[in-house]
Parts: sequence; C-alpha cells; structure tokens
Amino acid sequence: MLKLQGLEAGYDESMVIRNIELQVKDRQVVCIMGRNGVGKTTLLKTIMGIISPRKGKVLFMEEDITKKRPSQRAQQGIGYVPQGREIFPKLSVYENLLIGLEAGKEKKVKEEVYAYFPILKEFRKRNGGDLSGGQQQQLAIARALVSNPSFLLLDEPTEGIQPNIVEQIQEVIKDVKHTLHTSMILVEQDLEFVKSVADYVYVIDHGSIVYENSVDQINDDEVYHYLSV
Ligand SMILES: Nc1ncnc2c1ncn2[C@@H]1O[C@H](COP(=O)(O)OP(=O)(O)OP(=O)(O)O)[C@@H](O)[C@H]1O
Repeated sequence: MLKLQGLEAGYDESMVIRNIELQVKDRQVVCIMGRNGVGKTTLLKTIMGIISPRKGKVLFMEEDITKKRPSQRAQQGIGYVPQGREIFPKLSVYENLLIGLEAGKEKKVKEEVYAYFPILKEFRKRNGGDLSGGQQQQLAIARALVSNPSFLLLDEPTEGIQPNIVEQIQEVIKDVKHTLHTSMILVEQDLEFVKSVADYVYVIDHGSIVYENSVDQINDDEVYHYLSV
C-alpha cells in the first residue's frame, strides 16, 4: 500500500533521515520506534509531503506521490495525526471535526466517529483548547478519521497521556484496523503497546532503519538496546 524507496530528507544543511526503505502492506499496522530526535517525525512529515525529500520516492497504492502536495495526499486517503495534536483551541470540538472533513470526500461527521470517542459528542460545543490533553488527542484522531482515510499516520498518540485514555486509543487503533481496514504507520515508544497493535516494527537510529521484524518475531532486547543507547 505504501512504499518508501531510498528516502532522504532533512532541514537546511542537516540530513535527518537517510536511505529509508520501508513498506506497509494492505491492512497492516506498522510501528516506528526510536529514541527522541532520531527522525521519526521528520519521516512522517516526508510521507505526508510537508517536507520534500532530497532523494528517494514515496509510492502510495503503486503511484509515485513524491511530488504531490499534502492536500493532494490527504485527498488520496492519507490521514495525519501530528505530534502535539495541533487542534484549533478557539474552535469547538465539532468545528475541529468539520475541518477534518476538508481532507476527503465525506460531507458529514459520521456517528461512528463519536462512537469511538463518546466524550467528543458530549463536549462537541466546547472549545478544543478547554479539553484535557488526552481529550485533545482523541479529537486529533477523530479529526483524521472523519475523512475516512485508507491510510493513517499517527505520531506518538499516547505521549503524555493518562493510562485509561492510552487504553482507549489502543482499542480504537485495533478497531479501526479490523473494521475500517485502515492501514497505519504509528510512531510509538512503548514496546508493549506496539506489540498489542502492530504487525511489523521498524526501529530508527540516527535517521536510518537499524532493526525491523514482524511483531511475532521481535527481539525485545535488540529493540530496547536501540531505545536506550
Ligand atoms: N523544523 C526543523 N528545523 C530544523 N531541524 C529540525 C526541525 N525539526 C526537527 N529538527 C531536527 O531534526 C532531528 C530529528 O527530529 P524529529 O522531530 O524528526 O525526531 P523524532 O525522532 O520525531 O523525535 P521526538 O521523539 O523527540 O519527536 C532533530 O535533531 C531535530 O532537532
């Protein structure tokens, strides 16, 4: 479904990700792990088209989308939940969700989205900025889901969030995968969480992939080695 070939990207003079070869098959959840600052967010932004790669290709459903704008990628079905949520604090929950509709072909916020996160229905008139961190994260995920994406990029959705909401997000990811058949790339630091949702795992260090394996054959020690160096 998604293939990255020899991808290199960075900022100004600095090269952040190097020679990334990665693939996500249909209906797969792929997790990207790695310490802070190794280039995970840069990789997601390059997939979304927010950063242009210096080398390499992004293929989505066999089409080369390397030169497409983020809005075109969103129209083609790629949803993005950025790190730090980036919801609009002065807009209501419902208005934030309406903005998510701009990305795709859906015209209305479907009830299923509220079914994933009932609190958003209850708080739909409240300003985004008045929600707790965990509720804002739920809103950011829901905003990506309203456009019914076939592929979802999630950048550390559980970062700094209380355990009961982490569990809820975990269930939503599994449910979205099994019922909507959405493929995903998930950046996540917690190996137990990764094991509960992922099919395949890549570990990045200094901008390169240093370990990859399917989740049922993963070597915990090797993963922890790269997370702790
Ligand atoms: N807008 C930017 N301009 C210049 N350098 C940047 C920019 N954003 C990130 N960097 C640098 O690129 C490197 C990789 O950052 P990136 O955010 O991709 O890492 P990360 O693995 O996602 O880390 P974290 O887990 O902390 O989010 C870091 O050295 C960071 O300082």
